[in-house]
Amino acid sequence: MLTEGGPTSGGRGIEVAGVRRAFGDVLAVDDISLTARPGEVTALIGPNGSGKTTLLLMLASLLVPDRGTVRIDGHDPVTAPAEVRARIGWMPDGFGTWDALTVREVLETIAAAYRIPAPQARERAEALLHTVHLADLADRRARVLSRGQKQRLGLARALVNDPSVLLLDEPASGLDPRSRIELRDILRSLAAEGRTVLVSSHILTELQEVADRAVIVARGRSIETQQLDGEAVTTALASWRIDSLDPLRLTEFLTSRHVPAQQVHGGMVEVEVAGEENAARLLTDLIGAGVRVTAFTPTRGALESAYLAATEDRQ
Ligand SMILES: Nc1ncnc2c1ncn2[C@@H]1O[C@H](COP(=O)(O)OP(=O)(O)OP(=O)(O)O)[C@@H](O)[C@H]1O
Repeated sequence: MLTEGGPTSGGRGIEVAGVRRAFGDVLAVDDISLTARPGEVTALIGPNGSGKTTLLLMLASLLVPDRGTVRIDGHDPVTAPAEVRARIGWMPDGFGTWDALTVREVLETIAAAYRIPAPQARERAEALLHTVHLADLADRRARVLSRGQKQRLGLARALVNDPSVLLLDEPASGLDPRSRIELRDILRSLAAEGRTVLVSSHILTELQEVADRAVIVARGRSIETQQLDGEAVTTALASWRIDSLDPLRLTEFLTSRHVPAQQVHGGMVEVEVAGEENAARLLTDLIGAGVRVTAFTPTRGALESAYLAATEDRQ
């Protein structure tokens, strides 16, 4: 917890309805609607150029929509930008830092910009350094930080004003697996404190494990919302790879069961099965029929299948 009271309580999160924004004849955001709730991590997923950054800029009150409505904890970024900025933490995609300052000084400088008195600013910086695991590097110059460490400093900067709503544009880009896991844990605990966390990426696997809900966007339109836990995912169609020492028997068995299978190579096939329950049953039956299975692994999760289907004709 960053401050005694935590993030602004009673937040309503992010509500976006029918938002559109063009730059000349480029329609960056055509029609996006979404809801991101307090206490949850919501992923904004879409291919390059699908309008994610443009949308986040509108949420952060840095760009005015041509059409539609945005509410941040009930406030309109167009008519009440000060209220919105007081509530949001904004981590842009690729940000500069003051290279000559130390990590601690960067945070204290941001705190001063929010007019937080010096003693509290020091305390806030100290707490944030622990939150993002940079306490050991507090007195290093920002310029010597690695990419992952800079990303974490960027996250700490976004948290200085103790925001109830976090807008993070591609925070995991360029991070190694360990740093991604650390980032995931930090985002989860920020949501657990009651904050609304909206995080964008064009790489599905970066967000699949951290997000409670995913909004898929393509060509400036929100086209699908997926709940990432519960029944929706456990019953959705997903791909599984089966390796076997008996490729012929495997294919015959799948054909007899009318399971559509695609030969990958050698004894390896890929099948599409709806839900984990059915996948487990298929594996049991295969073994029961004497097919020597050496591996049965998911290759594409439900979210990835939904993403591919949703963006197929649109890019
Ligand atoms: N200021 C601008 N002027 C003109 N076109 C712009 C401007 N900003 C964005 N665009 C265009 O709008 C579209 C959406 O861009 P945006 O940066 O929002 O996408 P994105 O989903 O964030 O992409 P990425 O994943 O690559 O960061 C792109 O075609 C982009 O070239």
